[in-house]
Amino acid sequence: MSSDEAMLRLSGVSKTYNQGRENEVQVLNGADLTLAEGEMVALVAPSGAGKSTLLHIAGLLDTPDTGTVEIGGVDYTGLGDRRRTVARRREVGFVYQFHHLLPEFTALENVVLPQLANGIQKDEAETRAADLLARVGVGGRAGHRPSAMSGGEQQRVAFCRALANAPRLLLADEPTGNLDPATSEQVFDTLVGLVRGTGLAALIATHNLELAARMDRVVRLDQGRVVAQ
Ligand SMILES: Nc1ncnc2c1ncn2[C@@H]1O[C@H](COP(=O)(O)OP(=O)(O)OP(=O)(O)O)[C@@H](O)[C@H]1O
Repeated sequence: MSSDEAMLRLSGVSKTYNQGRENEVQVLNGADLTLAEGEMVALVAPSGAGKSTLLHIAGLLDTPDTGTVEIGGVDYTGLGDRRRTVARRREVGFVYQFHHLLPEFTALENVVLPQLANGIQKDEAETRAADLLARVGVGGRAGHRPSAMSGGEQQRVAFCRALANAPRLLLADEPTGNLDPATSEQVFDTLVGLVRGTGLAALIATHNLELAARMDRVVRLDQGRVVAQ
């Protein structure tokens, strides 16, 4: 891929939810968004404006009614579920407001498992997991289960899991929304530190305008379109 090629390109993306004829909600209406290699973009919007819908479509978890979704120069529009699942596993890392770590596995295992699912050998997966955990300051917690870790530590492990397969694109939905303000800031900085320098593009939905301002660019959703803030 050439360096000027987009990591994520959404073109003319529209999405309407139908819950009966009287109950149509048009959430996205011709949304365009391009993220370059290494670019970190904040997505801000009022509740219900469609942030999660946009992230799910960008991450190949959902399909648009019209428009196209390209990741790393590949157009995934119209591909079947299997191809999209494989692509999602390789190309996209997700972080949510709640960590969603597997409770019966240790921090290390939580970062190893997605790599095994992607065909990486166990030794290599463990080395990479340990390295990622050390980089976000939880190397000493690698053998702990999520329940034995603080909220901030759990979220750091979730970041490592999202990056475990070295994706091209990181999508985060309120990644620090569940943490107190001071922890939120530290954990957000950890995420930025982890992403910077990797070439990974990141789209981070947040209600926190101070944290959003630390990104390269801030966009918002306005009547189903993406506009510059
Ligand atoms: N599966 C669905 N079926 C019907 N309507 C839906 C569905 N998912 C979302 N919606 C509606 O679409 C709109 C956008 O939802 P979405 O979750 O994308 O918003 P959001 O900006 O992420 O909100 P929040 O910040 O509160 O999470 C809302 O009005 C929501 O009720």
